Amino acid sequence: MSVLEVQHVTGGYTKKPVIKDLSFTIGKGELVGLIGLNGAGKSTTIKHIIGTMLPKEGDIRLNGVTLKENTDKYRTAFSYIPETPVLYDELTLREHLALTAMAYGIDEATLAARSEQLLKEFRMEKRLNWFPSHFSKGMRQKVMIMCAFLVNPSLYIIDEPFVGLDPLGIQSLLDQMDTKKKEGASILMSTHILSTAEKHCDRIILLHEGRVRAQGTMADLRKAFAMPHATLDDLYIAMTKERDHEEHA
Ligand SMILES: Nc1ncnc2c1ncn2[C@@H]1O[C@H](COP(=O)(O)OP(=O)(O)OP(=O)(O)O)[C@@H](O)[C@H]1O
Repeated sequence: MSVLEVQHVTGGYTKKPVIKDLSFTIGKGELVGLIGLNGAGKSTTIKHIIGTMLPKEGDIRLNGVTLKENTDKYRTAFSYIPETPVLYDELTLREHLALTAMAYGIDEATLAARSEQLLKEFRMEKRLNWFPSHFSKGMRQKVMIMCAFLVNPSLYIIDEPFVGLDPLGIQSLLDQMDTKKKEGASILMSTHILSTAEKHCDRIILLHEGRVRAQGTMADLRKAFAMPHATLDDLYIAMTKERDHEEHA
């Protein structure tokens, strides 16, 4: 059974749909990249999956249930790392981790063990008592990343994680993702850093004006575009030209 099933989902902010008849799945232990131009609908897709927007048509199942069928099961099955960090100004890093643990029912001993490992990995051990106002942009992002990885969910949803992190931070994040994947977790990641997506994703979903233009492994995508030696950058540019061509036709 797939961990995440998005079936014929249409949705948007007004009557005019932004995502149209989206269907894709993510299996256990898979890292799937959500790729598309600015405004293609990546963040809107993610908002539907995390439940801040509800589909106008279709449904989304996480571990077999929709948000409506079993809100608690659905909500605790994923953790989400937003593109822009959302932190509590009045809570320290330590308190952010503790609050996350509380929300997901993680006991003290597990919290302590996982925090220690994550703080070391992201080189934040000395900042446990700091408040967000003293953090740099990358550090704020690391707080969100650590909170997400603390939870050990079935699915990680990560919106454009690489912008703003230094190269060591990026490597730590990729290492964490790899470890979690090996433990059986699934990951949906949106990014514009195509070389990283090509290198690390098991499958790619190419979004084009709110629709899935193509999806699959790099081999599948090369086949779909009839470009046997293409990189993901090449395929992406081909998709853009396709659109320009259609617009001028
Ligand atoms: N809050 C909103 N209200 C109305 N329309 C919105 C809102 N947020 C996004 N949109 C519209 O929905 C469409 C898809 O936007 P979305 O943010 O999902 O794109 P994206 O693929 O994540 O883009 P980017 O790469 O720039 O982050 C765009 O046309 C955008 O104008």
